[in-house]
Amino acid sequence: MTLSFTGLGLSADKVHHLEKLGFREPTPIQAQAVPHLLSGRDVVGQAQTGTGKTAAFALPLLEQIDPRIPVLQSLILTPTRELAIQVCQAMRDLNTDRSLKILAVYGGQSIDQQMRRLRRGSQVVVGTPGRVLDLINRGALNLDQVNWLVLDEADEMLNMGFIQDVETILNCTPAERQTAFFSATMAPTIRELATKFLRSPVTVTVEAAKSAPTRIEQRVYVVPRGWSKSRALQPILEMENPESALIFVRTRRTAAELTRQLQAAGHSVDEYHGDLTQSQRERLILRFRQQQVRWVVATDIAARGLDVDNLTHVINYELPDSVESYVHRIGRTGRAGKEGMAISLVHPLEKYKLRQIERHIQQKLAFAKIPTRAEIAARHLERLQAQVEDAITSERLASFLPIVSQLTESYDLRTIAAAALQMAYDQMSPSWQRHEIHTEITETERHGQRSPSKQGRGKSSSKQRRTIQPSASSSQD
Ligand SMILES: Nc1ncnc2c1ncn2[C@@H]1O[C@H](COP(=O)(O)OP(=O)(O)OP(=O)(O)O)[C@@H](O)[C@H]1O
Ligand SMILES: [Mg+2]
Repeated sequence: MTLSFTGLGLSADKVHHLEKLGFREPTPIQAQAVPHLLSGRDVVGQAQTGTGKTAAFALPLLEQIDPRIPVLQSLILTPTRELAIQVCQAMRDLNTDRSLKILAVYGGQSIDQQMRRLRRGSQVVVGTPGRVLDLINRGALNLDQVNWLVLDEADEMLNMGFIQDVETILNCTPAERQTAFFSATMAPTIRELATKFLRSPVTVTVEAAKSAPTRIEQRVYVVPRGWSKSRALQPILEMENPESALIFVRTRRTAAELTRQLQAAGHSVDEYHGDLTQSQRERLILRFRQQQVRWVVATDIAARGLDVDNLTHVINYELPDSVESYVHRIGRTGRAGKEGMAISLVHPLEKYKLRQIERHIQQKLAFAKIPTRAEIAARHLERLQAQVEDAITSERLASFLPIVSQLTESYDLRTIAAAALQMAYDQMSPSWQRHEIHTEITETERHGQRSPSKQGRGKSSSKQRRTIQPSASSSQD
């Protein structure tokens, strides 16, 4: 396998630019797919989430486009709007030719504005199928000269609902175009579609073992019988204290409800789903990327492709409908060689779904116990101690010494230190303090056994299950 970008056939210019972006060597999917794409072959590329599939198709594509010709030469289709924006941005970052125009087109944004921009002559368009079709029908997008077509998240794009739009779009492009499908998951049915849309494609599959599957620690918490998931989530969040987390739910309503509960408990969290306006969606993703909001409660519209730097945790508050979706959801963390934690909350009756997931990912999932109050308190103290040790070596410490001197006139040093720690401790866990009673877990509850203090637990458990709605269709365009 080639281990340098130069060896893959990319120009020296591009390689230098990649180094500046921190791309020192190609990832396995890039090493394997780029040479085929540069040689003009159609490619079906499958590699784990977060392993650089975007650059695997973007780099050879950018290398081959002629920036001097002001007509559309390349079209990339993505299943969601945010992914169109993200892939467009990634391509702009990878691009070295200023005269090349790369444009994202997607629903929820003014079509007139997109038409005006298209008139200025974009050579690369990244878009969602609905909006692309709309623009074709309005005569604003002409695909006659498209010689590069990529389906990112190909299996999702070819799912029911998308397939017809995608076929119509493909029929508007020249038959001799070069086509590539990329995704972390490729259901067997994709082969049939590849036969239909691609010309003798090369299949590039990066084996799981080669792309570090252990980057993501997967953990399952079984919600004790009679407990609601939100009650079980609270101690887990307190224990984990995620830097940044995507919490997946199945419906927009649950997203809104859970967000409200977590906000009420004092957490920095917001909701993300198809009921928001496009500008609300974009603003939230931006705030999340800039770490202005720590946690996002999202439906599956955030499951695919989204690349948020340093996302430490993915939490499946509710399991997804499909095993593929599980793979994509947890793949929002542990990207570009980093580590991540994926947590799933399940009711005892959902355990069969876990077995399906385990079979699919060929891995056993580890079960963990919901942390007790004592364990959470111990974790808080550990964090506090680490923070104190950091503060001792910080420069700002000196400005507090006069206060200490004053206080020592009346109290001894140990008392002053303990009081300061108590104040810091109280500040660090305001939500936990307030929700102390709810997070209290007895040993009996932990093992899901009957507790006389809980009323009608059997009933409330089935009630909880009934409130889980069938997956709301996500609005894509
Ligand atoms: N060769 C490389 N060296 C360093 N970082 C890279 C390299 N290639 C890609 N990356 C970075 O890795 C991250 C993940 O890349 P990308 O989003 O393309 O993953 P993906 O395989 O498409 O994942 P998903 O299946 O979730 O869509 C990005 O932030 C990207 O900038
Ligand atoms: Mg991707």
